[in-house]
Amino acid sequence: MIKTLDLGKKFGERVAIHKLNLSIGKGEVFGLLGPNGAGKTTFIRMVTMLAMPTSGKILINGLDTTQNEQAIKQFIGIVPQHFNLDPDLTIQENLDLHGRLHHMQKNAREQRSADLLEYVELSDRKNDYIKTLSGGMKRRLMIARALMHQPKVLLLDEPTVGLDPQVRRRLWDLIRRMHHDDITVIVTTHYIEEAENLCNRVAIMEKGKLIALDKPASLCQTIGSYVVEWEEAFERTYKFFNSREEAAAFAGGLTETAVIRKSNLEDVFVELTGRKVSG
Ligand SMILES: Nc1ncnc2c1ncn2[C@@H]1O[C@H](COP(=O)(O)OP(=O)(O)OP(=O)(O)O)[C@@H](O)[C@H]1O
Repeated sequence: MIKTLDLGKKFGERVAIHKLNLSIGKGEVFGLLGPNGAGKTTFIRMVTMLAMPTSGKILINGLDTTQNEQAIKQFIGIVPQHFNLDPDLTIQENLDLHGRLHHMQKNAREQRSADLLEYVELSDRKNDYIKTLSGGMKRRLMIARALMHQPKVLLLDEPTVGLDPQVRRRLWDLIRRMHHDDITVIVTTHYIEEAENLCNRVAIMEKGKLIALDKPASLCQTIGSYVVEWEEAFERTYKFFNSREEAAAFAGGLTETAVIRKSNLEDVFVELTGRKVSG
């Protein structure tokens, strides 16, 4: 569905994306993970044609983004990092406006917005103005708006920043439903737990480069599926093992109290980069 070929983006001398080669399949929920400045937003901006590559290319459904802007716009939807709903319009009017911008007929707009408001559980608020909504409701509405013209690809840039854990989990459920509906979802996030829970595959980026790409569980296997964690001279220490038995045997030999647990994506990140991703 989406392919990047030696994709690069420079801002002056600063390299934001360096020779990125990715292939994202239809219906896949694909996570882009990385610390501030890794290049996640730049990647999303190029896929949505808000920014142009300085080298390489992006193919969406076989079409080059630099040459087929109008056609591609019809089958991508974007939920940007910052709220950009029209505060002077109601929920319903925000959806309707988006439909009109995509040349949808009145009947189709009415039917689609009714279905989507049901989907994101906002039907009972459809005549409310944006300023009366909570952050989580605004985010759900932005997802509904991005889906109005029935895109095949949905890009979500940090969709759950600033939301409380319950709302975050409801949004995850919504994204899982899209996977079920065969929509390709690309989601950028700082929250490793989010990527681990949601994504079929995860790309870890750092300073514009891809440093790992696989299913979350497979990434964990590469460092060892079990970890022994203990404190030594005020420092948390970690050692990875392929089986619980090996981990338990090692922990048994320690004088300090140790925890044995399954490894997670955060461990992968720290092992690969020697640095933590902040939440
Ligand atoms: N318009 C711009 N002009 C100059 N440099 C830019 C511009 N946009 C991004 N950059 C640089 O490109 C690099 C990647 O930035 P980008 O915003 O894509 O990272 P990110 O992974 O989305 O970070 P964050 O998690 O903070 O949103 C950074 O070094 C950033 O300073």
